[in-house]
Amino acid sequence: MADSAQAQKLVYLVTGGCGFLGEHVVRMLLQREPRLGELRVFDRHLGPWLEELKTGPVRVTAIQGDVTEAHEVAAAVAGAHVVIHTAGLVDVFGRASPETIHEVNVQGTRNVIEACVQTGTQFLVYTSSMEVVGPNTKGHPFYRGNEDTLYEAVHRHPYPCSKALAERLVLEANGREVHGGLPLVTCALRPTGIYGEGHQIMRDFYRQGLRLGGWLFRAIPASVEHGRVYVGNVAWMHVLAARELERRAALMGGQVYFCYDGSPYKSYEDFNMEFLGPCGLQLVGARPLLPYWVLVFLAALNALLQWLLRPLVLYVPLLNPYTLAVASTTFTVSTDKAQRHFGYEPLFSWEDSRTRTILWVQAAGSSAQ
Ligand SMILES: NC(=O)C1=CN([C@@H]2O[C@H](COP(=O)(O)OP(=O)(O)OC[C@H]3O[C@@H](n4cnc5c(N)ncnc54)[C@H](O)[C@@H]3O)[C@@H](O)[C@H]2O)C=CC1
Ligand SMILES: C[C@H](CCCC(C)(C)O)[C@H]1CC[C@H]2[C@@H]3[C@H](O)CC4=CC(=O)CC[C@]4(C)[C@H]3CC[C@]12C
Repeated sequence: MADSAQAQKLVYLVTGGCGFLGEHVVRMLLQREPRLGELRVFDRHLGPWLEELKTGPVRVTAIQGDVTEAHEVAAAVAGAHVVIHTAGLVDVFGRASPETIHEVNVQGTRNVIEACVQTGTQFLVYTSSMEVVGPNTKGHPFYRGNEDTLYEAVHRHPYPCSKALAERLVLEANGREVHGGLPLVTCALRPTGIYGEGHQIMRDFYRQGLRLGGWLFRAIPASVEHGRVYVGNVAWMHVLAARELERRAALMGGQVYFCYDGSPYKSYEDFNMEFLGPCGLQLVGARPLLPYWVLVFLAALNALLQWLLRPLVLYVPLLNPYTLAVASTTFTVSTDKAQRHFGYEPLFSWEDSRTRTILWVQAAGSSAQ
């Protein structure tokens, strides 16, 4: 990636490239990265949509693999200039065991770092999460915070614990010498709750609302603000960070950036209604219909049932003590660090993000996908 080789075409690897965010990163790279020569898409489950991308001018290589298998990761990374590591096990519902979450999110990330070091790949962008910071177990609000805001980040749940450990590995790896003698340059991007085309929880809420005759029932007070960011802007931020890591290595190396855009600050449910409302659903109640202690009780009951039923059946309700804590604790970011460090501006306005999401919810809700 030297200046003398302006015309050099670059090889990018996207791990988790067939996931919700990963697919947007892959498509964004193809649309917006002029130096892209080859795009490797690494995922445990490859999407059929990749086939259509193979007919374009950029070579797209689909690699079915597991980030927990060091040799598979090393083979995929070899010869890549840049790695965008978004693969992860996103599970706050108790589907997977804590050990599996740790294995994929922490050991998987370790494997990616080691592969970069062994094969000489110099640039690594990691998809971290707001969950690395909070909400913490004490339910402290994080109100319009930025990357420097002091906050007591204390976690017990396996998902935020694993993301925090993995992020630390990535940041500590910055500056390590890779094969060939150059330094590894890393950074971590921390999205808040991502929404947009492909957001399965949004689709599930829509279908649930349709089943209930068009009604959803407020569970969380409207005053609790929850940070949200549009998937297209998160993808754009990854592409831009990956592009600028070389030129601004000294500034960006070892840094974390919250992902942000112009999406409004609202409660989780009121925000969802920005899309579900135009699709015909209504949120019942200006205040939560059930007192908070009832929700706490139901969440605990769900956790108990999940544990009791585990030998027989996997019971995975949306409501559990952790999701209730996240949904009912204010967590919003207000920062311009990505703009200052690498010139990030959201690619999609709030109006565009909203329209695109509504169109997707309408299509996804009525189809059987
Ligand atoms: N969805 C959200 O609101 C947020 C997500 N994130 C992070 O963004 C990243 C992407 O998340 P989503 O797209 O929402 O999740 P997703 O589940 O849609 O995508 C994750 C992808 O990783 C792949 N994957 C999982 N385990 C793998 C393994 N062992 N080897 C190879 N590939 C594997 C999956 O097959 C999937 O395609 C994750 O690292 C997550 O922690 C961060 C903040 C918010
Ligand atoms: C499922 C929750 C909403 C249901 C609450 C109920 C049952 C009371 O109506 C979701 C509320 C907040 C979500 C999380 C948040 O957006 C932050 C996240 C970041 C990540 O890195 C992964 C996903 C998630 C943990 C996200 C998961 C769903 C919620 C808990």
